[in-house]
Amino acid sequence: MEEAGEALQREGIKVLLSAQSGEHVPHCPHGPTLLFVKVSQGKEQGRRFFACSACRDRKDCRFFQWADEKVSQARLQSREEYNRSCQPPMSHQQYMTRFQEFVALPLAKRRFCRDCQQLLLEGDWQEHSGHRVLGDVSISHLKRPSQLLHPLENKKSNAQYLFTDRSCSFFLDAITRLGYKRVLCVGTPRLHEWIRSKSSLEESQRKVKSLLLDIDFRYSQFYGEDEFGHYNMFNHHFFGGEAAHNMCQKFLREDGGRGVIVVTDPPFGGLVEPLAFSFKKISNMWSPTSDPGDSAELPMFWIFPYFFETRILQCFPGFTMLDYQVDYDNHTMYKYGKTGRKQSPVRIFTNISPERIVLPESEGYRFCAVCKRYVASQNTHCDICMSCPSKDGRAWKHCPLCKRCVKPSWSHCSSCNRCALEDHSCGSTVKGCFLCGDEDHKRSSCPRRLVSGIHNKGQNQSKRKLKQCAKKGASVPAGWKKKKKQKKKKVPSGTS
Ligand SMILES: C[S@@+](CC[C@H](N)C(=O)[O-])C[C@H]1O[C@@H](n2cnc3c(N)ncnc32)[C@H](O)[C@@H]1O
Ligand SMILES: [Zn+2]
Ligand SMILES: [Zn+2]
Ligand SMILES: [Zn+2]
Ligand SMILES: [Zn+2]
Ligand SMILES: [Zn+2]
Ligand SMILES: [Zn+2]
Repeated sequence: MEEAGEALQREGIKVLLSAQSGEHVPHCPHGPTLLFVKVSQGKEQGRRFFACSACRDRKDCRFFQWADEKVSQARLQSREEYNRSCQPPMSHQQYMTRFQEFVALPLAKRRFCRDCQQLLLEGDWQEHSGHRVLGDVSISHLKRPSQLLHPLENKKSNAQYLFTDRSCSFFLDAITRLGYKRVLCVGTPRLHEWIRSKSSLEESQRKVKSLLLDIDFRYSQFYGEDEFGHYNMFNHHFFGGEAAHNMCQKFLREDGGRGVIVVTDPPFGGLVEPLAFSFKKISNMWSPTSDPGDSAELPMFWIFPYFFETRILQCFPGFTMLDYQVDYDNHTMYKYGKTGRKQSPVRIFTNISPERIVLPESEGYRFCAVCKRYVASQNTHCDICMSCPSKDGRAWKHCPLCKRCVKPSWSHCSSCNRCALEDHSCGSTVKGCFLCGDEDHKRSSCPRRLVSGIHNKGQNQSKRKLKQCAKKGASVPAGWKKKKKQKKKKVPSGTS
């Protein structure tokens, strides 16, 4: 576990995961911060510093502290107060009590404030008059909160992209075929609700249980403490403290640890190393039985773009990338087939033997008997490379000079002595992405392009606005005002 984050980065900002020791790590509103250092040509440059694990834009979390800085008691105290003030306005238990009351209301009285993203009880109506309020919130609405809640969406890398029904259905199918009975959904709220609603229709032996961990606390309004945990996957922090941690551990260890799988779909702009570090901690929480033949690793599906393959495999050498293209409802680029602008670059990384994961033939996937895995229809087996080489789903071609298969758009350049895009700048030593060094994409399509330093703008900004709104009660956060016309919509009668 020590290796994660180390020696992976030669330029930019490196996160020092193993150098951190519990006691001295300062906290921001998002839990323990991470230790960073600037690196150039593989060497540390300057002082180490602590910064937020979850927000990569300093506007979203302003925390900053030099590692060797002395912090006064007064500052520590005000920091603690500030951190407390940033937590959700109600406890998970309070949200649950409200939920019970809400469900008991007749349909006509069940309202949801779209501006504050909050289920309203009769006593709240006044406060939300003038807000965009949705009436007649049905039980089926409550079963699919990801459709009721506004996705915390922005064009930067930390957006909440929700699976299409096609992807959800594929995941649940694969999970049941593999014989799993429990799914720990880390940052997959739509899959969580899909599993719960499909499973409620099944007989008890075929039921699959799900527990959601996500930083989006709005979900505490809909799920009990045994169904949702407010969690930060970049520092393995449970906002609900030990009780929440124990609840998750119990879930993982049920039935002697058998039959459980983790499915995670982190924000794409996130750093791979801290994520891997957290997933290893989740794996440590799980205690496998000592049955011979049991795999000693917690089974996992990590959903991430294919160009992170090298980095993920550096952290988890036993993982394989599957050809399945995961797609999203609210992402025009990452859509399946012809409905999106291009094929989705998002794949599944897993420690389950790929041979066992059947990809749908109806979508053109086929089994390669040599590679012993399902591959995309155009991913033809290369007898020289002895693999089905395509990463992006297109047919790759073998270059005898490079002795490997390359993208169809590349051709061999004799001056560079390698395959490259037709219009590459000849003689340039920068092979792939100028920002992250990966050879699979250019700077223009680098998921980190919009990330400034270690921070990025993201959902936390929207969250803060939400929290501010919840605290102020009636005020509408600026970010939620964008649909001005709709805002003027009539509030259901009865809201005084
Ligand atoms: C790319 S979306 C994945 C959603 C998934 N495709 C679904 O439909 O269920 C990323 C998810 O991770 C959550 N998330 C973002 N940052 C997080 C963090 N630091 N810790 C835990 N969850 C986080 C978001 O709230 C969001 O639900
Ligand atoms: Zn923070
Ligand atoms: Zn409101
Ligand atoms: Zn093959
Ligand atoms: Zn080849
Ligand atoms: Zn070549
Ligand atoms: Zn060239």
